[in-house]
Amino acid sequence: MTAIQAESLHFRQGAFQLDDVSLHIPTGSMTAIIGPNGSGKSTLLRLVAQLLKLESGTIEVNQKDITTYKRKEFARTLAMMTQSHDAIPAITVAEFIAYGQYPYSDFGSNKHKQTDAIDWALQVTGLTKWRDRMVHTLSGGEKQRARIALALAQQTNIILLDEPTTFLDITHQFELMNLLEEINQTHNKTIVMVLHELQQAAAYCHQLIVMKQGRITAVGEPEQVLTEDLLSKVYQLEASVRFEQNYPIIIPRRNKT
Ligand SMILES: Nc1ncnc2c1ncn2[C@@H]1O[C@H](COP(=O)(O)OP(=O)(O)OP(=O)(O)O)[C@@H](O)[C@H]1O
Repeated sequence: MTAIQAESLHFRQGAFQLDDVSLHIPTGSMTAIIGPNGSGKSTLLRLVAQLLKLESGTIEVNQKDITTYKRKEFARTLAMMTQSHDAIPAITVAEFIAYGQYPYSDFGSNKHKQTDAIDWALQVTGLTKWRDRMVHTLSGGEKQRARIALALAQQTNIILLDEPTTFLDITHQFELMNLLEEINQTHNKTIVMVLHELQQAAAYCHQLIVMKQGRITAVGEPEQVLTEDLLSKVYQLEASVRFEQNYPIIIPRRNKT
């Protein structure tokens, strides 16, 4: 089964061009989009989430062209956690997460189901004990969890995340990756995320998609994709790479003076 299928995407913004990009995301998989700054990773994710409008090409989500979805129907199918650092209004954690239920607001007064979804999102992200705290009093990592909980409360089978581990310390980065892995495995959600941290991308994801200058230059399993040749060509980094227990050990070659 295919969660996301994109064919021949083209999109321009300023001097940047996304050029003939195609991708295939299997249902139930965990995928990382990696690549240097400005290579088009967020743009690609935003096109899939319909936050940007394609110039040409097609994107299907669950075998259906994204342009044929009604807005709330799409929001019940795919959730996206953006890189947004917008100020969050003065509301509690539970109230914030309840926004994730907006695509179900046409479904009458089924308050029970809505409350269940919010409780579940709080519980999965370990935020139940802080449900009545004001969001702006949470730490950066806790806020990141709340934003993931909001996406979970949307009860979609596909979740996109743009740099979910940014601003987190190493412990919280791994905690978050473990959480996403659990959501993927236990709750069978398809997860696609932009990541800069190559170790985490390789250790946790089934598939890596590598972007450079608006194009996809490699796709595949981490050990096949993350090679010395790729680091040199895509990141201009001369380094040795070996894998230990799914983790890539990347050692840059430094010129000795
Ligand atoms: N609204 C805009 N107008 C003009 N150019 C834009 C706009 N938004 C993004 N860009 C440019 O498009 C290119 C791709 O941006 P994008 O955010 O997709 O890259 P990225 O790979 O996610 O980068 P990063 O790793 O730095 O977050 C960049 O050169 C960026 O400056």
